[in-house]
Amino acid sequence: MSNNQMTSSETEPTDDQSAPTPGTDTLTDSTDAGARTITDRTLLEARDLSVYYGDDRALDSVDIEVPEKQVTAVIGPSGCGKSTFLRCINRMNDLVDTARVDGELLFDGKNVYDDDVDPVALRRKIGMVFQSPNPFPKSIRDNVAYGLKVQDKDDNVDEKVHTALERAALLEEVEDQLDSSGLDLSGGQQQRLCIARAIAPDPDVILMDEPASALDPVATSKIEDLIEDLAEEYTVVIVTHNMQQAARISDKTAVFLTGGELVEFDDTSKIFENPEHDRVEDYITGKFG
Ligand SMILES: Nc1ncnc2c1ncn2[C@@H]1O[C@H](COP(=O)(O)OP(=O)(O)OP(=O)(O)O)[C@@H](O)[C@H]1O
Repeated sequence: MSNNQMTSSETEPTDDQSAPTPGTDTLTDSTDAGARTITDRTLLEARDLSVYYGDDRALDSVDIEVPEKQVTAVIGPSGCGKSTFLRCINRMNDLVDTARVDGELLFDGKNVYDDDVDPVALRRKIGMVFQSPNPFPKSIRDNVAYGLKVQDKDDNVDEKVHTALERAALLEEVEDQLDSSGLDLSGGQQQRLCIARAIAPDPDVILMDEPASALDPVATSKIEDLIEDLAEEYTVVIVTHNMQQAARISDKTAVFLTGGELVEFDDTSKIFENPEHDRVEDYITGKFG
């Protein structure tokens, strides 16, 4: 397997980048999910970011600053570049032969497209959860431990597996069956297992590409609750087709429209209640898309 073919859930513990920058505003958000401290420190920043597949442009000069330890939703009509943007963040687009990236994507101030950045190391810090649950054909324990073991971080594996399953709100349901196959779980449980696998090595960022779209309403609700909780520890960027979901769980919302243009990015309440752009309002109110 080449470096670039490793999955993004193969992540490892990283330096602590979670300390707020002195002088940043600190707000207290009292949501149903409980009080959590929100800083406006930027962790991810795109500057004039464009992506092409061959000659076709999928992202058009995107500028955005994604704050740490918040949930940022990425919404927009089909084909507007949401997944392309998400996959730029941890260089998953490197895996597409025809893809070309212009501009910068800064992660904690460092351009991830600099020559000296190892995409595999990057993906350890920026984990990813996909649309369809994709556990390995291994036991529940081995699924979660996988990311730790492949990085030789196998001290205290059981404790780390336990913690990750707990953080992924799955522990209670599987505590007595850690040696059973991950494939025997329900779809919703499988997706939480994949989330546990992604967070076991304690990355800084979790990217989620429509993580609940294959799930029933009850499983979706559990994932939504979990995502809100995850933002206490991680920066979450989630692509969703479901505008109600974006409104429910995100702090910030980025609206992409046709042509890969980021039309508006703001607090989720502002986007859904009083957007600046008519095109965003038309999209939000279902006039197109
Ligand atoms: N691997 C690829 N090769 C060529 N073109 C691609 C590839 N992936 C995406 N595209 C094109 O880039 C554009 C943006 O696609 P992308 O999947 O990022 O959009 P999206 O907003 O996530 O769409 P959807 O909501 O339907 O998943 C589309 O025109 C798509 O056809």
